[in-house]
Amino acid sequence: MIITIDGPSGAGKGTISQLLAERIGAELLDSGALYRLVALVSLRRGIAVSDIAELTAQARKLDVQFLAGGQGVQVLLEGQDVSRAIREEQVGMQASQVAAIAQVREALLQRQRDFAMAKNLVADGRDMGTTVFPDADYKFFLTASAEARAGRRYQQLLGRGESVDMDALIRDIRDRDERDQSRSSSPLRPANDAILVDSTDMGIDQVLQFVLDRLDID
Ligand SMILES: Nc1ncnc2c1ncn2[C@@H]1O[C@H](COP(=O)(O)OP(=O)(O)OP(=O)(O)O)[C@@H](O)[C@H]1O
Ligand SMILES: Nc1ccn([C@@H]2O[C@H](COP(=O)(O)O)[C@@H](O)[C@H]2O)c(=O)n1
Repeated sequence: MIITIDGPSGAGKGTISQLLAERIGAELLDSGALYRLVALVSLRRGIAVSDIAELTAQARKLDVQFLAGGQGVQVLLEGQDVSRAIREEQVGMQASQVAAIAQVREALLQRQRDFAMAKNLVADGRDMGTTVFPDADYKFFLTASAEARAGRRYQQLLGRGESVDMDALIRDIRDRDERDQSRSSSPLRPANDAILVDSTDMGIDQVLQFVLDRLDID
């Protein structure tokens, strides 16, 4: 069984996907982490976003491991733990630029589809239901207002002890939405057969229950 959860930044996809995967005993694909890894490599090695050939080569040969553990999934790049580094705001912004390159998306496609070897899979991203797993059993499109999403991100960053500026967060979220929705290759949009969930006024437990209620499982 494949369940896809797509939607814009900060909508709660990662949180719901992880809880759902734990609840139903499924593997988790955090596809955003792959784009973040390519972004991290590009920032660390000084590869410009305009250098499509080099970024595509890096995406193709990414040496990544996802290790499931008690505190979520640990992400290793060439054996080094980069779980925190890839979550930085700067890396997220770079990821949304890298993700607009069709060749980079193509280079990461099979790697994502390989996750379907698992008996059950929850796949979190922007194009899981439209491009990567168009035949998924269940598709959800999770969204919330930009203000609600920025507010959640604000709390998340404060919790990590990072300094935050709410206006800058709203701007970043809108920029990222715009870039994700307007790119020509696999733009962010709900699949025709996706179930829409607007979580602006819903708590995490409510969203999880909404999703669980729509699955035909014991
Ligand atoms: N329904 C909700 N109500 C309140 N807070 C939420 C809700 N869903 C998620 N959050 C919180 O919002 C923050 C962002 O959630 P999360 O990282 O899951 O979003 P995301 O859609 O995966 O974002 P991104 O695509 O940028 O990785 C987290 O701190 C999470 O705990
Ligand atoms: N399937 C996907 C997943 C992610 N992206 C892009 O990567 C950026 C980072 O993703 P997060 O979910 O970890 O925030 C995101 O802003 C997207 O631009 C994508 O294009 N497709």
